[in-house]
Amino acid sequence: MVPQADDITQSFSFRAGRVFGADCSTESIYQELVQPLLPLVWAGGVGTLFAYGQTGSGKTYTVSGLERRIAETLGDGTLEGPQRLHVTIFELAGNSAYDLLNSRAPFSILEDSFGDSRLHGAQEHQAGSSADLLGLIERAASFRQTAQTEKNDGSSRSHAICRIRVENPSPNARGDGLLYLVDLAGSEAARDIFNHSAERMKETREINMSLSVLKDCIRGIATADASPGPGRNTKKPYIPFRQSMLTKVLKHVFDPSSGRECKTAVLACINPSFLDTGATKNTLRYAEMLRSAEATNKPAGYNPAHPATWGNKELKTYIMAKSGTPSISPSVLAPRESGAQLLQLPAEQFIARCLETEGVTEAQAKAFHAKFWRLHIDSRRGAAADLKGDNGSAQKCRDCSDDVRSAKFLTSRDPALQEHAPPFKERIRPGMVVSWTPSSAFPMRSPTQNLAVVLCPQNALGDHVRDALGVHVAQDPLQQSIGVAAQRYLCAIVVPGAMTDSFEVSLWRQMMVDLEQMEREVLLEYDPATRYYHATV
Ligand SMILES: Nc1ncnc2c1ncn2[C@@H]1O[C@H](COP(=O)(O)OP(=O)(O)OP(=O)(O)O)[C@@H](O)[C@H]1O
Repeated sequence: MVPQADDITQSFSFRAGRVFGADCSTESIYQELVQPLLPLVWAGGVGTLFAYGQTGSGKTYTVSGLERRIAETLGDGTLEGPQRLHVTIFELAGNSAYDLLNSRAPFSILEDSFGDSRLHGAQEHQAGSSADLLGLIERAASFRQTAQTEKNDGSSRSHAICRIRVENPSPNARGDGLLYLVDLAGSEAARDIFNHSAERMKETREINMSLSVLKDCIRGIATADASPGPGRNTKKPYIPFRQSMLTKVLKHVFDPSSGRECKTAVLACINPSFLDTGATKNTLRYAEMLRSAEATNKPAGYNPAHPATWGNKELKTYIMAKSGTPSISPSVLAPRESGAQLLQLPAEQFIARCLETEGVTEAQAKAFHAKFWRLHIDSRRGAAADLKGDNGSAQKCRDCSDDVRSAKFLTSRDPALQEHAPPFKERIRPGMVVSWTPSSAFPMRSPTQNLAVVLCPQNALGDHVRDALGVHVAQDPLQQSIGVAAQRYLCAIVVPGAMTDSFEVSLWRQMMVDLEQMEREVLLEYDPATRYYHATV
């Protein structure tokens, strides 16, 4: 096969940040492209290097050399500080992820509440020195799958990703730095896969598919970058990073709302061969798009509505003001932590720290934990809406009017409640949430706390109403005979949700609850992001 006449008779120009010719060493690529990422990662940012290009163009050769050089720098003590390194190396093939440091064990990739990708089930190894890092890189390389292609005898048939997490235990640190080194599988032209087996064809299709989503994302950020500034009625481009495993892992590169400082270096590899002119043009076109998009996110500055941007001072002020009565001691709950660091603290430790303040109950500690997290989730949701731009707001309006989203309707608190209101038993109303004591025979009884939402008084029920156990509840001979109305209420049971300290209203699980059985009003707040209710402090 020969290239199209157009490809070889025309000349094309592409802009690149830097061109490395055949006589350039890996060391010079390291110095110019990769070394500048390291101080950022060391300080808590996200650095990414990915090598992109057709099969056989030298991606694995170059990335492996760079990985070795990075291992030397990160582990040799040149960068000062108490930072600790943790390494995960994995491979993405089709829609599966395999741990190259754990005998290719499969694992899943999930997105956490910070919008970061979590490698759920992949092993992370601590590396105390350059030698440790190099050992891990060599070990992973031996597990990588290769096959012969038309252009490369040892072609990588998957995307390989080395992720180095730089943990910074110092007070008030920005969070952990992340360095992603990505060696993408090479694309193959249709004419080169003619002799492939059915299995190899499928593999090539999957590689091409994920590379095509990557291209869509590159196109998306290039368009976003070129679009006019805020205030103009422009449609924000759609960046489909959830469409492939690869772009999910590289989400931070494409998602300006991530709020983390990110820098990306892209190495576009080409075969300087006349037969590969078409593939070369394609690679350079995308490299140019990425260059114009300048894939760099600035760190999110302090925002009172975004706990992940708070320093220790702002966090302490929030704890003091919003943790209920008595106030949880800020210096015990967050002696040095930033907002991002406290959000990363496991729930049990958060609650245990709260309980160190005298007079704080477990219920208060749990409710404050839920409140702090809800604020964080709401801030993430806001950022996502900003990213969607006008599209997002239109969607928001369609889904839910502003009135419905208004905070006053997200809580079970009576909006008309006065300061000196009568005891709750004198103001039972539909929608009130109560804690109650079911009889020991009640099959849905919870061993901890039983909650129910009041629906209506018994005397408002029709003749044929039955409760969740099938018992006919509309007529109560006892109440009718003593003439007591509205001493029993039809209620919907509140059940625990899947998240810690969250609840769901099981609207169709209805029970009659006696006023006598009701203990106190409990205020619940609805969180549209998780679709759960949480107890209010
Ligand atoms: N700069 C270089 N100097 C010497 N040899 C090189 C260089 N770059 C690549 N090679 C050699 O070219 C061959 C193909 O390189 P490599 O496997 O890195 O390509 P690739 O782009 O990763 O391919 P694929 O996408 O198929 O995995 C290898 O044998 C490699 O050793």
